[in-house]
Amino acid sequence: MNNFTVEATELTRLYGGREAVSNVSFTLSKGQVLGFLGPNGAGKSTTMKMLTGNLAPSNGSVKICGIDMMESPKEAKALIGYLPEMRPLYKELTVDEYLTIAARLHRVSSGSIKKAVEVAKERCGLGHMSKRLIENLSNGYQQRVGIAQAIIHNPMVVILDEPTVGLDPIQIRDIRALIREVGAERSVIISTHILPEVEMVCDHVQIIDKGKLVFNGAIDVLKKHRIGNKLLIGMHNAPNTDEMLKIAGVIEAENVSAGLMRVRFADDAAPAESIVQTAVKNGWGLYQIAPDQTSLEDVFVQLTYQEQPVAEQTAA
Ligand SMILES: Nc1ncnc2c1ncn2[C@@H]1O[C@H](COP(=O)(O)OP(=O)(O)OP(=O)(O)O)[C@@H](O)[C@H]1O
Repeated sequence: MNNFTVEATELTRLYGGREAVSNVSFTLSKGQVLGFLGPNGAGKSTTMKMLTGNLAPSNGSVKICGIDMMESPKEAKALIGYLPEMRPLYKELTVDEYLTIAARLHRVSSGSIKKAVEVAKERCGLGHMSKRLIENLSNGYQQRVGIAQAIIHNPMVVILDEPTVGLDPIQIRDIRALIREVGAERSVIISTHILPEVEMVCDHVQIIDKGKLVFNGAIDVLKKHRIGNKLLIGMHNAPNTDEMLKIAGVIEAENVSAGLMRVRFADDAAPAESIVQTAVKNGWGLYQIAPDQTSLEDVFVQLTYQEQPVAEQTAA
């Protein structure tokens, strides 16, 4: 018996003979927040629907806390809270009425419903909105109601499709804090297009492209891709790139703009000190030397451009 909260094994979904999701496998444990990234149409929503038992896979299986979704859907679904891309809100109800129905649907025992509604409202910052009609709430507050219904039964796995879309910066901060809080004791999967969000709230990342996982690993591994091995060097009397290439460890040098050079160094090299010494010795007028971070967007583009899927990667 393992401790996985989610086990997806070789999940595949065909639409009209075309694979929208192809052979996706991964596991999630208690205390993990997984960010699910991918371009439009990559297969994120399709995967989430299979994980939550809302769509049958053409092949493969899903287990939630060891319970097979196909064999025991009721039991497996009871362990999941789900906020789909399109929020399933009954706008003519008040927040309290809606959350009470959500608690019943999630089989919270009748004696515990009141308390469950209070706790979910409290966690989502909805305490002062109890009697408001959902249709009169702002987009951000409606999103909070959507998240409240997903956590009302205190599920082991919370799956949120684009949870911060349409929220203002303060609401985004609050919702991210809530995701981290829930993720500390449960498992959370969020899909998002917002790359920095993944760095802020997730400890694990998956990138899906054309239905295939192209990255599956710890956030540290993604950050490593990001920081890379480049330096940006500003000099008042910049030499030509050949001079820079003479420094041990430097394997590439390019002029970015007047006086600004980008150098790439070998994985096992740390040439910054030699560059500073050489610059001083030769009077290059060094005024800046700093790591050159690849933007997360660039990392994402690089990864989704790869031809072959990458196997599970772990932090070194
Ligand atoms: N019901 C359907 N019938 C046919 N094709 C579908 C259906 N649902 C999704 N697809 C196709 O499957 C692929 C994956 O779609 P999916 O909605 O899972 O992507 P996504 O990553 O969630 O995209 P987005 O970020 O735009 O929501 C797309 O090519 C889409 O057109």
